[in-house]
Amino acid sequence: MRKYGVVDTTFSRIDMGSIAIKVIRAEDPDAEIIRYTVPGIKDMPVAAKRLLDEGCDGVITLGWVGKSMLDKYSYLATSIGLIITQVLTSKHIIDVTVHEDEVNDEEKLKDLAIDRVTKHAKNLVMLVRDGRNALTPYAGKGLRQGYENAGPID
Ligand SMILES: Cc1nc2c(=O)[nH]c(=O)nc-2n(C[C@H](O)[C@H](O)[C@H](O)CO)c1C
Repeated sequence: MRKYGVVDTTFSRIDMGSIAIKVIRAEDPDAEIIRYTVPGIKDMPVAAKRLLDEGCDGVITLGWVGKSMLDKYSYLATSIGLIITQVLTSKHIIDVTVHEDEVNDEEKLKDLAIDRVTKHAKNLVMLVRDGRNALTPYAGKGLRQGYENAGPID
């Protein structure tokens, strides 16, 4: 049975973990989903590693980055940690990150988060369930998560 890991944080201002679980459940109803909530983004790599070590086939992390430079540096550290963890385990960690200053309207920020979580949760299922060519039909299509697709340059 396929197993997915969902890592989210208490720092986040939107319950993205619940959204990810709902989407994964809808896309892959028979799979097991394990959730692991940590205080913030810098705690996500170890949570993802533990889930992968426990047999998850892939993980999605739901991070929220504040507006300060310190927040941005924290995300850079997190991103490096998540990439290293993927290489060490040879498994995907789809990193969903919302930057609080991406848009200056909280309703738009919520819509952005929901769109980004939904699309990347589907990406995770496709990669884990259907493999490395599951997304190939979309290669070069300029897909975006959190806002309109940029579209292909023909
Ligand atoms: C500066 C900073 N910024 C963020 C952030 O933007 N988003 C977030 O989720 N967490 C942040 N944190 C907290 C760290 O990620 C971590 O939770 C603590 O350092 C405890 O290990 C810190 C310390």
